[in-house]
Amino acid sequence: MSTRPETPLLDQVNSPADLKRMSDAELGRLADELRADTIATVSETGGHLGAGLGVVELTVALHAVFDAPRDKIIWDVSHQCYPHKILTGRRDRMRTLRQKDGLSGFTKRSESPYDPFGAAHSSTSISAALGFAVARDLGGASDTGHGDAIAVIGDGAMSAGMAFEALNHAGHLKKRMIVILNDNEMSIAPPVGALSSYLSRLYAGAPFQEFKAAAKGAVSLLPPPFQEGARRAKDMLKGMTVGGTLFEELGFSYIGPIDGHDMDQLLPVLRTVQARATGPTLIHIITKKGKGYAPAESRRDGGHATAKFDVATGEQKKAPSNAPSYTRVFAEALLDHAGQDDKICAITAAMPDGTGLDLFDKRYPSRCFDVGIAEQHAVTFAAGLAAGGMKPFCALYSTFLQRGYDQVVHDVAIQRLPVRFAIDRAGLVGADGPTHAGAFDVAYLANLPGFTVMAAADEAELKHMVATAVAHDDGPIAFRYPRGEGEGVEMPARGEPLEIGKGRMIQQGGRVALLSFGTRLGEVMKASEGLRARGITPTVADARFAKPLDEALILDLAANHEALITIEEGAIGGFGSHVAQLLAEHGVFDHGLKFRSMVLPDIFIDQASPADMYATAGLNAADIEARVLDTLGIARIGSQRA
Ligand SMILES: Cc1ncc(C[n+]2csc(CCOP(=O)(O)OP(=O)(O)O)c2C)c(N)n1
Ligand SMILES: CC(=O)[C@@H](O)[C@H](O)COP(=O)(O)O
Ligand SMILES: [Mg+2]
Repeated sequence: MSTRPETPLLDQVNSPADLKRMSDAELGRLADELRADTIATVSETGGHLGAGLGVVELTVALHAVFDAPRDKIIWDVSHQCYPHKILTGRRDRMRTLRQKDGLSGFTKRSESPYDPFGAAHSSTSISAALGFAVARDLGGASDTGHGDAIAVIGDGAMSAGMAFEALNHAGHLKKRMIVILNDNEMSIAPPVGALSSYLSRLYAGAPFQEFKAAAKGAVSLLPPPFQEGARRAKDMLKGMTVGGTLFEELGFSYIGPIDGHDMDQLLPVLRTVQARATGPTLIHIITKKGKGYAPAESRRDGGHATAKFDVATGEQKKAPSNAPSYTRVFAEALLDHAGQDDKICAITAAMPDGTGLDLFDKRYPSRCFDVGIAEQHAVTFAAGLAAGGMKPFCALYSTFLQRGYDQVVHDVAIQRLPVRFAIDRAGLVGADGPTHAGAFDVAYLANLPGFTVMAAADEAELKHMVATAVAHDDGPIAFRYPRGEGEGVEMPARGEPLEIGKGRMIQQGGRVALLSFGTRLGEVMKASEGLRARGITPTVADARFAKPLDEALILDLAANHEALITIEEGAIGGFGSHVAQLLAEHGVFDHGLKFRSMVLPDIFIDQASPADMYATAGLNAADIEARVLDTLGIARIGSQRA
C-alpha cells in the first residue's frame, strides 16, 4: 500500500487559532515540523538557535491551550522566541530575522500583538507578567483584551535578583498568574550557583509531580492522567518528610517537574492549570537546549547562538579574519598581568565566553568568578573584593552593566573603590539591535565623581588600557571596547600604563581639529583622507580619556583651530558633553570657536550590520567628512542638502 506524504501542518497555521483545531497527535507532529522550520531558518540567518529548539513543544502547547494575544505569553530574554514568531503570523518574514528592516531576534511590542512585552535582557518576565495580571484585575485598557499572564523563564534567568523580587511580590499579591520555569540546566555557559543545584535536586531521584502534588495535597490540580499516580504516591509518602519547594514557600502552587518535550505531559498540565488555577502557579519543565538537532545538542552551549550554518553538518559559515577580537586582546592582556599579580581577579555575570574570561578561569580558577546573571551582585561583589585588598576586574557588556548602575554609584564610586570595569560590546553591536547597544556607559560613568573613563581606539590601545587599569588604585576606572575584530594594528609586546587624563596627537593639521574617543578613530582617519583631497588637512587627536579630560590638549585644539569636532560611539551626555562643558567653563565659545559633537542620535537604532547602524547614526567616515565641510561652510559637491 502506498503512503501519501502528509500535508505539512505548519503550512496550515496562519495564527495560533489554527492550533485549536488540531488533535493532540497533530500538535505533536506540528512541533516536529516547527523544529525543522526553526533549524532551516536559523541556518540561513544565524542567530539564537538552542533555546528556541528547547521550547518547541512548549510553544505549540502554550498556543494550543491558551488564547494569545488575549492571554499574554511573555518570553524571558526572548532569544527562544523564533518558534513563537513562526506560529504567530511571521513565518514568511523569518528569513529577515536580525537583519536591517527585518524581524527582530527578540520579542518586540511594535512588531506583533503576540509580543505583549519586549525583552533581550534577562529575568524581566515575571515582573512584567505580574504587571499584566494586576492591570487585568484593575480594569486596565488593552487593545488585545485581558486574559492570563504567562511568564516563560529559563533556569539561567531565574538566578537573577529581579526574578526573585517578582516571585516575592507575586506570592504576596496572590493573583492568578503562571510562571513556566524552563529548566534545561544551561545558561549560555553551564549555569553556576546554589539555585542551579537546588533545581537539579528538585528532579534528581525522580520525585515526579505526583509525589509533590500528593505531598502538598494538590492532587486535584493535576490533570486526570496524573491523579491516580498521585494518589498512589500519597500512600508511598506516608512516613516520609517532603518539604515544600522554595516556590511553594514563596506562595506559588508548584507543579512539576515534567518533561517539557512530551506533549502528553505538557498539554494536560497546561489545560488543567488553565482551567483550575486560582493564584500564582509555577510549572517546572525539564528540557534540553538544542533539542532535536544533534550539532546543537552536542555543543557545549547547546547551540546558544550561531552564524549561518549547513543544516546537514552543522558547520558554521564565518568570514575569516586575521585581526584578533577586542575581547581576546582584553582577556590575554589580563591573563598576562594576573600571572604577575596575584591580587588580580576577574568577574563575569554568566558570560565567561563572551567576555573572554573562560581563559582566565582555566588558568586561575580560584580568582575567577562567574556570578550568574546577576550584574548588580557582580558590581557590589567587586566592590567588596576591592575593599578587601584585591584588584577586581568586572568584565561586563556595556548594555548589561546598566542593570548594576546603582551599585556602580553607591557601592563603588561613592566609596572610591578601585574596581576595574572592562566594558565589552561598547557602541552598536549589529544583529542584536537596540537592546544590546552599548550606548550609554560613557554618559552614565563619566558623570560620577572620581571615576576614570577610557575608550580604546584600537586593540593596541586596549592592551595599554588594561595595564593602566591594573596600575590604577585611586578610585574606579573603566575602559570600553567594541564587539568584534580589532583594526589589525601592530601589537605591543606588553601594555604600558597610560598617563591618566592624557590624550595623544595623531596628526597635525589646520582649520579643523577632530577629537576622537574610541574606535571611530578609524573612520576619522578615512574622513581625513577624503578631506585632504579637498585641500583640508584636519588635526586629529585621540582623547583616550573622557574623564579626566586632557584639558591642556582640548584647550590647545580649541585655541588653534577654527572648528573642533568630537566623535564618539555613545549617546548624548558622554565625551562630547564633557568637552563642551570644559570649553564653556573656559569661555571658549565667547571667542567664536565652531564646536560640534558627533554622538549617537537620540533614537534606538534597529538591528542591522554595525556599519549600517553607524550609517543610520551618521557616524561613518562620509558623515564626519560632511560635518567638517558643513562646519567650515564649504559646499559639498553632490550634497543632498540645500
Ligand atoms: C541582564 C542580562 N545579562 C546577561 C544576558 C546574556 N544572556 C542572554 S541569554 C543568557 C542565558 C539565559 O539562560 P536561561 O535563562 O537558562 O535560558 P536558556 O538559553 O537556557 O533557554 C544570558 C546570560 C542577558 N540577556 N541579560
Ligand atoms: C541573548 C543574549 O543576550 C546573548 O546571547 C547575546 O546575543 C550575546 O551577544 P554576543 O554575540 O555579542 O556575545
Ligand atoms: Mg537554561
